[in-house]
Amino acid sequence: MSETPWLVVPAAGQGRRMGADRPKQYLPLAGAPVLARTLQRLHLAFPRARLCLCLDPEDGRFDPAWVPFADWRRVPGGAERVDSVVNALMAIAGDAADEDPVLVHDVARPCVTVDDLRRLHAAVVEDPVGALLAAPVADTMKRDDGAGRVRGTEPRAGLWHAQTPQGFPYGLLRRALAAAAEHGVAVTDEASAVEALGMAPRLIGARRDNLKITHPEDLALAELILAAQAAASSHDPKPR
Ligand SMILES: Nc1ccn([C@@H]2O[C@H](COP(=O)(O)OP(=O)(O)OP(=O)(O)O)[C@@H](O)[C@H]2O)c(=O)n1
Ligand SMILES: C[C@](O)(CO)[C@H](O)COP(=O)(O)O
Repeated sequence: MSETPWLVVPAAGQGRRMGADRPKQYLPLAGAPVLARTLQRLHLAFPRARLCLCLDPEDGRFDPAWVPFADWRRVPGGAERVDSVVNALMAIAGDAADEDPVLVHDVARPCVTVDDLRRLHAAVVEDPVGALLAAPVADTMKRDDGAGRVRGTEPRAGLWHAQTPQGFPYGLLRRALAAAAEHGVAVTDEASAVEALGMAPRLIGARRDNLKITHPEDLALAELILAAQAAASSHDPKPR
């Protein structure tokens, strides 16, 4: 088993909810594209990792100069996030061993800290059914009635926001995603496929500022988060 993780970064989304003039991974964040910022964070935590970057085959904006890893490959993205991840796993089939840890991280989460990345990786190396970064829900949860009014208040005890990275042994993740596809299980994150096999990945309590840039206001928030992290930490240097 290689303890240095494989990194899979799905970056083939269109950023429809962002509604910008380009996919959100190419929007500038503290002076560099979101994609470059996210890869910088991953590289700080795992400088020798092998990277699979999933990109839209028709993407004309990508610049390989943004990739700080020595060992990396470009993989075609699929129709949905899960299809992009499956393509990446297939692309490394000849090189990855079943026990190798694979961390999947959204390109849209540039604020993940080195400390959380390393804690997640340590948990994945230790745990045969994998782990994910997550944060306990902090708000009161309402369910709507489908017509803009409250139907009820949901108990929030035990609810977590799933983040990325999510990490699993290579063989387990491939098996889980293949089984989910076969049985029509909806997969919005890797853990849900593993859960569908009856396994319980570990929740690793993470910082709440591991924001997924999704809506227009998130970009300014991410910029503030990076600046605050840089001021507070020696691990995460000031954005250049
Ligand atoms: N076919 C797809 C769809 C999404 N992603 C990636 O999966 C991550 C999470 O997806 P999301 O935040 O939904 O990004 P988008 O699909 O770009 O956004 P939207 O749903 O608003 O269009 C992003 O890093 C995105 O680039 C991908 O690699 N392939
Ligand atoms: C994987 C994920 O980041 C976990 O929160 C999230 O589900 C991806 O976002 P999407 O909108 O479901 O693509």
